[in-house]
Amino acid sequence: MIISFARIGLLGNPSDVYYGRTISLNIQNFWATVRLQPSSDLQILPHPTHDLVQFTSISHLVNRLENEGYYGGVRLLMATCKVFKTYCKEQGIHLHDGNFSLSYDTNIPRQTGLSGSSAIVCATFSCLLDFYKVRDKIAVEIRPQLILNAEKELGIVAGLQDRVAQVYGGLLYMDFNKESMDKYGHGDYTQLDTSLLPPLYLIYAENPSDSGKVHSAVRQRWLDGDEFIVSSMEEVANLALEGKTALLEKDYAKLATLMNRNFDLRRRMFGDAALGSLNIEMVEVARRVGAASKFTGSGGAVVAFCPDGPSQVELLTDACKKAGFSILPVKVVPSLLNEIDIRSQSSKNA
Ligand SMILES: Nc1ncnc2c1ncn2[C@@H]1O[C@H](COP(=O)(O)OP(=O)(O)O)[C@@H](O)[C@H]1O
Ligand SMILES: O=C(O)[C@H]1O[C@H](OP(=O)(O)O)[C@H](O)[C@@H](O)[C@@H]1O
Ligand SMILES: [Mg+2]
Repeated sequence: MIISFARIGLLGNPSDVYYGRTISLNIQNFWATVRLQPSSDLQILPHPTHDLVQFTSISHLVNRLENEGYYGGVRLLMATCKVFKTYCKEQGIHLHDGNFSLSYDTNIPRQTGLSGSSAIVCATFSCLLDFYKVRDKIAVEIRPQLILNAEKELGIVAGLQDRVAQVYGGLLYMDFNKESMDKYGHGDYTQLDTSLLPPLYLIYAENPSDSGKVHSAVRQRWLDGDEFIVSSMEEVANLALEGKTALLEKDYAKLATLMNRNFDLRRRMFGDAALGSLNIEMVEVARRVGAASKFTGSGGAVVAFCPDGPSQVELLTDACKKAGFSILPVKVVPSLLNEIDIRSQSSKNA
């Protein structure tokens, strides 16, 4: 069984979708698991609740579709297999003839910008690497793009930061500059010491939103060369660059300013209707007690930092409880790379 953890976009998201930069961390608070078992036929097993096809009534069915949409994880598992096989074929990587069954589980709050989707894909991808014994043949820096391709295959607009955090683990600075992306097919990824982080808090609510839908209008405007979106996205990318220095210098007042600016820019670009009032309220609850706050992903969860320390954390906890939001101290995942993964890196990054 392979485990893949949720992630928090700390600074710079969503500029990863636009040749920008981000700082992201992989967190132990939530995870998805995928189990691969050798079998005679290739089977993708639906999850008993996430891929529900049996309902108590038609109202139950409608309610479920309204809250969580039509899709569960099965399509993610299938798309991962397709992308994996296609890539191996293109690269001349031999795969043995054995079959397998795949099943998954997840406790990552669904569609809350904690990267529940790519956790499922990432864990599936890792299962396939091990089943076919090709971990040494697919370089670690290429994997996030293949994991992203599985979601692209499904028409989900998404970026690389989730997958990089989930493949590497720990705290990462990522630079998705166009030159590197075009030349190598991946960005420049640097693991940072997780002890540079101050205590962070995760605020979330049961309020699924489809990251693909949230992103599509802004993505189209960016593709059309909309000056406001292009320049705002560059500004968002610069927050990660400044944030890297702030973290290295442990300048947490600066970190707080950058986090707040990140959300303010997102709000201007996406607009309140696309972000959703509950999501905006989560950010504002934190700000009302003086905490810095921003979305972890495209919406549904917020990362908060209390520059004034424990007394402010208490205020934040009370405010969240009153507002009906869950709050947790963030636990960072250490680096996930093993010896084979490290050796698989190309000389550019090694
Ligand atoms: N918890 C989950 N269980 C099953 N499938 C999920 C789950 N979360 C996401 N998915 C699948 O991934 C797709 C994209 O989800 P997305 O909006 O990116 O969520 P997230 O913010 O968690 O990554 C969904 O439409 C669904 O098919
Ligand atoms: O908008 C964002 O910050 C991120 O949105 C997606 O992540 P999700 O967890 O699905 O909300 C996307 O995949 C990321 O690349 C974006 O940075
Ligand atoms: Mg997602």
